[in-house]
Amino acid sequence: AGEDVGDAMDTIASHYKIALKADNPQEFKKALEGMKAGAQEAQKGTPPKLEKEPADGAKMTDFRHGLDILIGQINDAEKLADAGQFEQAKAAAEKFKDTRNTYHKKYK
Ligand code: HEM
Repeated sequence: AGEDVGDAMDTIASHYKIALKADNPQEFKKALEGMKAGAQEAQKGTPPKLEKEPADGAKMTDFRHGLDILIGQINDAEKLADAGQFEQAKAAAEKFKDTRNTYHKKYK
């Protein structure tokens, strides 16, 4: 029901590509905001693999939690960019892949 997780993932992915290539904090932060919006949209949806799971069951709860982890990592990277630590912010953004890979293994 609700949002299409695949569409939300495409939104996350297109902004992530821009974030990783960004050469200034403004462009980087704008892309992170786009990623965050995509993650919030994804949280409103149900992955095809979980369609038979109860909306508040353990798997759906863990799916949404995984997106909260990603949102937290995005916020941390934004804070680094705000603090003038752009290289560290970019390195932090590379680490989003760990979260992606962990949750894709489970639910993609
Ligand atoms: C940097 C982070 C991430 C990126 C770039 C990313 C990217 C993608 C892409 C490109 C797809 C294929 C979309 C399509 O079917 O058109 C996808 C699918 C999916 N992703 Fe992610 N993802 C990320 C993080 C996550 C996280 C944290 C979760 C769960 C907590 C997640 C759950 C899923 C699921 C369930 C699908 C399958 C959707 C479907 O088949 O409709 N992803 N992701």
